[in-house]
Amino acid sequence: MSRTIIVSNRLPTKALRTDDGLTFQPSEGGLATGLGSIYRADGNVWVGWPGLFVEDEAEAAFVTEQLAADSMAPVFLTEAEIRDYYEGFSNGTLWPTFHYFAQLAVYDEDMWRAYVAVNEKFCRAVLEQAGPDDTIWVHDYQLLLLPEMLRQARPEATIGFFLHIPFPSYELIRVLPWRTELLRGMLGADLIGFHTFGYMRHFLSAVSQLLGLPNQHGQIETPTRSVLVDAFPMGIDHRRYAEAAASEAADNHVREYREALKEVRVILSIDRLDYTKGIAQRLRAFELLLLRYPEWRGQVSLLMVVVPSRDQVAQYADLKVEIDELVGRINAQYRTIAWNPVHYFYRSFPLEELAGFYRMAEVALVTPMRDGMNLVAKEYVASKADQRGVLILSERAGAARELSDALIINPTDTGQLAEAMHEALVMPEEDQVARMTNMQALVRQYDVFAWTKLFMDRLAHAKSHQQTLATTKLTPAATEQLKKNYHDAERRLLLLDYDGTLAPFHANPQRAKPDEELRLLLRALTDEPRNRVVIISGRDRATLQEWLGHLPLDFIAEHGVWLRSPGEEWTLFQELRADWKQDIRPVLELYVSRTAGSFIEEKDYSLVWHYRRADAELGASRARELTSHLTFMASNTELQVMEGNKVVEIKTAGINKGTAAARTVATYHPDFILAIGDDRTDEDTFRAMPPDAYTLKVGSAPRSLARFHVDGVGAVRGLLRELL
Ligand SMILES: O=P(O)(O)OC[C@H]1O[C@H](O[C@H]2O[C@H](CO)[C@@H](O)[C@H](O)[C@H]2O)[C@H](O)[C@@H](O)[C@@H]1O
Ligand SMILES: O=c1ccn([C@@H]2O[C@H](COP(=O)(O)OP(=O)(O)O)[C@@H](O)[C@H]2O)c(=O)[nH]1
Repeated sequence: MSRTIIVSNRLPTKALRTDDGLTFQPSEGGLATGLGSIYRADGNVWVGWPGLFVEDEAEAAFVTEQLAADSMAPVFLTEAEIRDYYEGFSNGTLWPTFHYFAQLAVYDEDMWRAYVAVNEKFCRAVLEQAGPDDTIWVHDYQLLLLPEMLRQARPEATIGFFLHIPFPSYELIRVLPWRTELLRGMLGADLIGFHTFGYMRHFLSAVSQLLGLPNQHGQIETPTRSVLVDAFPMGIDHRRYAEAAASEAADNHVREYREALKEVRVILSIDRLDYTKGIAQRLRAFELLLLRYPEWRGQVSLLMVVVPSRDQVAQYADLKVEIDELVGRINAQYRTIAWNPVHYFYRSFPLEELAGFYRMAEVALVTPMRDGMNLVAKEYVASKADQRGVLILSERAGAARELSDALIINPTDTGQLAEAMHEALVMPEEDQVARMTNMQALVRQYDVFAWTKLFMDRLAHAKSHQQTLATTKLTPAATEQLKKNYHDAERRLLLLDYDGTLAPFHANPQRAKPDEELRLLLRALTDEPRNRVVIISGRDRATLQEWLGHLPLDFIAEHGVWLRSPGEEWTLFQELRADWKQDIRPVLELYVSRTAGSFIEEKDYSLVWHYRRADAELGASRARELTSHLTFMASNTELQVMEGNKVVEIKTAGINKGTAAARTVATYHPDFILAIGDDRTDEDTFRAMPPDAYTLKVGSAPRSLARFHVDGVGAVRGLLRELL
């Protein structure tokens, strides 16, 4: 049976050392509380850190045994690993960078090494648990390298990755010295999920600009596989929170709190201690509310839960001091014997007590500076059985994309925040009910189970998409068979693309000249009388002539427009017109002037706009624009627009590498065909070949009509050499 192996830094249960020995408690934090409801189904296992430094083997064995009974497998981390990997690289480098607090980020090579080593440790732990049919679901920024590590160990595995925090703009990612390693690590997954479309867009942009891999509708084609990227806003276990809020235990808590607070109205704030949560700004806004609206003094209290978190990281310790001081200042200024402005708790609470807080609070204040999602906002909504209550929500929490019926605020605007609190306190009940009803319907429907199902369905889709047009690697056995067929044949046809197949790409196409090795190789192939070697390229005939014209090669140039046999003149595939170029060229010139680094190549019967040297994102976007512009112009004409590798080409329709290659096959009658290419335009050649032809796509494992793939230019040359 196939199971899901969930992997995250922190397990949903933490082990604690107390005077009575080891005890186990639920972990705080959205990842653990959110996924806690789903992992036990179907024999699934959760691999992660149990939050404790074990002292010896016996203790480790005890913790392992206890957690195994609840489907968890612990990864034990040493104090040094927690310092460098967790507090260091994860929470001192990645967390601030990804939350737009780049000024707090540290860049430390030792911490990076620890991060790599701990990701490797997790990799070993997962491989111990995962069978070949299991699905592996990796979570969050602490484990960005893990998908690729798992991929190396298990090339066929089904791997999903979900990021729980924001993915920031490329401008922040590019600052990280380890940016490409991190992106490559994530791309080991088959499906990469984010909470919002905005985060997903930033990721795709970083992958395009830093790795040069564009995407189509979130599908990235890496040299080895295709990877799907999508947005999945995480939900909560709605029923669990609704039931907890309606429970007798919560009832009792509410009664107890009410007795203490009397008639005072409650604004609630619950977070882990974190500078991303906007806790200090929130306190200042509450202070401003009391200053601007004295009528609320004695009437309203802020009930503020701050859950201890990462307090070994300097900025977290500093924030704790700042919050303590602010609370002290506000309370000292405004408190009376009967009334406390801020009820401040620096500890965590069990679910029933939290449920009591959610139920009792008339206003919830969720005002992070940045937050991947923020589940507290959704838990508050789920807890309001009578639909009374107002949610004030930061525009920069992922949850704001969905909970648009909240009072949406900018958390740095203290004045706006104070006004929102006032507005919430005076909001008519029918308005509250209308807003809360809408939000509840959403939180109920898109709960954590729906979220998981959606992610898993998309993962299955990503996997099946990879299977379509999948090519097999040219194995040694297949190579032997190819060589045998070649040697047995009397009339061999070799159709060889040039750029990316025989010669590596160059930023300046005119520099991709054949080297000595290639010239000798082609010479040797053409020396064999049973061979007919055709260079089949999109390049103009003059360049091919200049570079390779001295060899007894056949040429198919300009994607099938021009043909030449050894020692003969160039001939046109068919009569063509080129007078259209005068209308199209000004359009391409416009795109050149709008896109720095792009340029036009003019061939006899086609025009090409190149953007290899332009900014990757701008180039891709302009290419889409130009394609639709030219397609419009080409409608009702004999012209055709083609997108290739960083090029857009316009030329006469119906002529391509495939039509030209098919004619060569039809006139030459080969009994062995080898066609090799790397580009989209080579797919036309592959399509035109008979089924027994050897068609080879260049690339590590790309999707193609070709039967096989080979890794790169080196592998192509190696194979051709073996034929000699
Ligand atoms: O494990 P800790 O270092 O104690 O931190 C707790 C968790 O904090 C982060 O939670 C995020 O996930 C939530 C659910 O998707 C989301 O609502 C919230 O916006 C995020 O900040 C962190 O991403 C987790 O890895 C931590 O376990
Ligand atoms: O005393 C507490 C306070 C909060 N939480 C939980 O911690 C999670 C916080 O998740 P959120 O997504 O809001 O932010 P994160 O802490 O993950 O950044 C929520 O599920 C809360 O119910 C908890 O378990 N105990």
